[in-house]
Amino acid sequence: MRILVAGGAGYIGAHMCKCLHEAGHTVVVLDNLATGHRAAVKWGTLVEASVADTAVVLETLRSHRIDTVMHFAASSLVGESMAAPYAYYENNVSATLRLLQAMRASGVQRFVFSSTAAVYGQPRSDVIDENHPRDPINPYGRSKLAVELMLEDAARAYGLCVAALRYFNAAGAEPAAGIGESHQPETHLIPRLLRCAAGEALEVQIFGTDYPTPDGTCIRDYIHVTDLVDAHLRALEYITRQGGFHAFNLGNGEGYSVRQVVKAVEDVIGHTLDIPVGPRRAGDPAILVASSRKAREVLGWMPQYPDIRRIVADAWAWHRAPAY
Ligand SMILES: NC(=O)c1ccc[n+]([C@@H]2O[C@H](COP(=O)([O-])OP(=O)(O)OC[C@H]3O[C@@H](n4cnc5c(N)ncnc54)[C@H](O)[C@@H]3O)[C@@H](O)[C@H]2O)c1
Ligand SMILES: O=c1ccn([C@@H]2O[C@H](COP(=O)(O)OP(=O)(O)O[C@H]3O[C@H](CO)[C@@H](O)[C@H](O)[C@H]3O)[C@@H](O)[C@H]2O)c(=O)[nH]1
Repeated sequence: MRILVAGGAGYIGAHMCKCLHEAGHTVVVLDNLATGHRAAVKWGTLVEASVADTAVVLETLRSHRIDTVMHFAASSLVGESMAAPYAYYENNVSATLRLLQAMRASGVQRFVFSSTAAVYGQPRSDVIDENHPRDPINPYGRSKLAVELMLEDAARAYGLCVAALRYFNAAGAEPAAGIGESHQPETHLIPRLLRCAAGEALEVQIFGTDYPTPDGTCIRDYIHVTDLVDAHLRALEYITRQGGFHAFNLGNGEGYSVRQVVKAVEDVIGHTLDIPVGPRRAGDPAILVASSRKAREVLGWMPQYPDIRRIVADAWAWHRAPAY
């Protein structure tokens, strides 16, 4: 296929480009480099523009004869979305609508969308499956839900083939390929701990130890970025065969507490870290763990790197010598 990867200069998008290239697809990256990196674009041409720039998108779809769009481009910081909701609706909803309209005008009928566990809001069950009510609690999650709803309508009205992939916590890297996670600012737990271990002056705290969990810290489901992008490839094949709108949760189905993650990091780097305890971070649910049974059964997906130490070790190899 000839695939436009919107947001392909970002963390997950760059890993997707490598995976698509290895599977024999042609990759074109569309990215405005708002949070992405030119050096991360290694498996296809870069078109430097926003997905909201309809003229450039139309021309790119036409000149590269694109037949599929994978859409990673978004603003994705929960805290920032609370302070600046319009910016989130603008970049995540309005810009995505423009991209979808350009696709429709060009006859591009396949769309793989980066959704998020944040669409579920406060979990009402220990393990979250795709039928869990979608009730996001911040503008970031709401903006992703708005796009999901738009995509459901587009599948019905225009026959768009859609996979909405709801990621839990993406982590890890493919340092041997020269790609990894590099955000400024970095808010995610694992890269923050590792950048601190690599000597960066970062104040890392454990956000809250009074949650209703065995050790009092929040539990999350960390999924290796390599496994995450593999699921995208399978989802693309699936929607190509089936048509329609399909949502899949992507996680390992196993939760690790913040303290367990700190311990895994200490094991990997070979020494202890002195991480102070701080207050809770607003908006953090105590536990977020995926049921990815649907992805396993329907897509035949089986994560290859579920071990938290392996996820951390690959991220550590990147952070010791980041290429960008
Ligand atoms: N990292 C996670 O744990 C996680 C979890 C759930 C969902 N997601 C979603 O996955 C996607 C990728 O996340 P990431 O961690 O790789 O983020 P990232 O910030 O590293 O990558 C996003 C990329 O999109 C680009 N971009 C942003 N707005 C754009 C626009 N209007 N036009 C063109 N390019 C634009 C950025 O420059 C960047 O390269 C996002 O949609 C995010 O919401 C991520
Ligand atoms: O310095 C830090 C950073 C994080 N945490 C905690 O570590 C856990 C994981 O946090 P983080 O890595 O920031 O990820 P999440 O906030 O869980 O969010 C990620 O995972 C969600 C789905 O689970 C996605 O919706 C989001 O887009 C994605 O950023 C949370 O309990 C945080 O409170 C700390 O204790 N200290």
